[in-house]
Amino acid sequence: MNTGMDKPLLIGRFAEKPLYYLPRSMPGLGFIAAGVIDRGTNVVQVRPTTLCPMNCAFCSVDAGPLSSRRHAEYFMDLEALLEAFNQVASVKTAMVEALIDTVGEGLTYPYIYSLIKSLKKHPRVKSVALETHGAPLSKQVINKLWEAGLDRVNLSLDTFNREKAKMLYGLESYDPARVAELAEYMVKETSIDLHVTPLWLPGLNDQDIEDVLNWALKIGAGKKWPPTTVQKFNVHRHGRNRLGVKQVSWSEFYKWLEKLERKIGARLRWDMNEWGMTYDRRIPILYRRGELVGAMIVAEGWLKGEFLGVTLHGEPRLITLIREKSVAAIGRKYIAKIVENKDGIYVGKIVGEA
Ligand SMILES: C[S@@+](CC[C@H](N)C(=O)[O-])C[C@H]1O[C@@H](n2cnc3c(N)ncnc32)[C@H](O)[C@@H]1O
Ligand code: SF4
Repeated sequence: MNTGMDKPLLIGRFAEKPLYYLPRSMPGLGFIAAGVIDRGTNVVQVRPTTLCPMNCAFCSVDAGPLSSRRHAEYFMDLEALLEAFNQVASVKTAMVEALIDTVGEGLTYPYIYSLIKSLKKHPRVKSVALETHGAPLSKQVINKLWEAGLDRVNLSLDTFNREKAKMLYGLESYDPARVAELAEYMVKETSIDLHVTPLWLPGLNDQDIEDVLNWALKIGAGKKWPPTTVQKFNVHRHGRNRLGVKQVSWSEFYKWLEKLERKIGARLRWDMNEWGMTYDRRIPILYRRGELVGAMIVAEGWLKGEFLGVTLHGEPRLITLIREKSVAAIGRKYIAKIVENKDGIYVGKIVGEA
C-alpha cells in the first residue's frame, strides 16, 4: 500500500475466520463492527473487538464461534481507538459517556483495562460503561475493571435456569448462578454500578425475566443509574433466530411491560434525562448517499460479500465495500457509490476500478 497506512495484520483465525488487528494508522471511524460510533448524543459507542465466546441463539449481530454470516473478525489498535474517541468527544457540548458496547464481547479485548483507564482520563468523559453477557467475568476481572475506573456494567442476564441458559447461549460452561454471584459481588464490594438488561424472548423466558428483575432490585442494582431495562427481542437482518422466537410489536411490548411494572411494583421504563443522555453535536458526515468515493480494500469484510476499505480522499474513514458480481482484491483501489451513511457509518457499492 502506498497510502502511508499500515495494512491490517492477519494475526490468526477465530472459528476458521480471519482475525485482523487494525493498526494504529487505520481510521477508527466509519465502520459498524469496530471503532467509534457517534449517533449524535453524548453517549459515544466504543467498539474495540468483534470477538465473542458465546453463541446466543437470538444474537442480533450473529456473533461467536458458530456465526454463519460473518466473514472476518477484528480488534482495533488502542491508540487508534482513543484518537477516534477524542475526535468525537471533542465536538460534544455535554459531558460524555463512553459505552463499550461491541458486536461481540468487550471483555475479549486484550487491552480492555488500559482502554477503560484512558477513556476515564479523557477530560470530556463523565462515565465509562461496558455491556456484557458476563461469561468472562471473575472476581479478579471485576477488581481490575474497578481499578481501571469502570463506572457501570450493563449485564445481559436472561434466565437463572442453567439448562435453559445452555440452550439459549450455546455455551456449555455458562453458569447463570455464577454470573449472578459475581454481579452481586460487584454491586456490594466495588463502586461499579450494575444495570441489568434481560432480553424478553416471548414464550421462552417470561417468568425468568421476572425472576431476574426481582433479583436485580433485591441486590441493589442501580446505585446511580436506573437498575433494570427489559430489552425487546427483534429479528435482525444479519442476526439469528435459531429458536424461532416470535417478534412482538412495540405496542404489545409496552403493554406487557406496563403489566410487569405493576406486578413487580417497580419502574422498567426510563427517559433520556434519567440516563443523563442528551442529543448533542456530532462529527460531520463526510460522504453523501449517491456520492462516488475512492477507496482501497484493506481486509476481508465483516460479513459475507463485504470488504473492509479505507477512503482515499480528505480525512480517511473506514468503509464497508460491496461488490456484487466479480471478485475484488485486497490492496486494490476502487470507486464506490455510497449507499449508506447513517451516523457516519459508510457502506459503498463498488462501481469500478480507481
Ligand atoms: C449484541 S450484544 C453485545 C454485548 C454483549 N455480548 C452482550 O450480549 O451483552 C448487545 C445486547 O443486545 C442484546 N441482543 C442480542 N440479540 C438481540 C436481539 N435479537 N434483539 C434485541 N436485543 C438483542 C443482548 O442481550 C445484549 O444486551
Ligand atoms: S448476544 Fe452478546 S454474548 Fe450473545 S452471542 Fe451476541 S454478542 Fe455474544
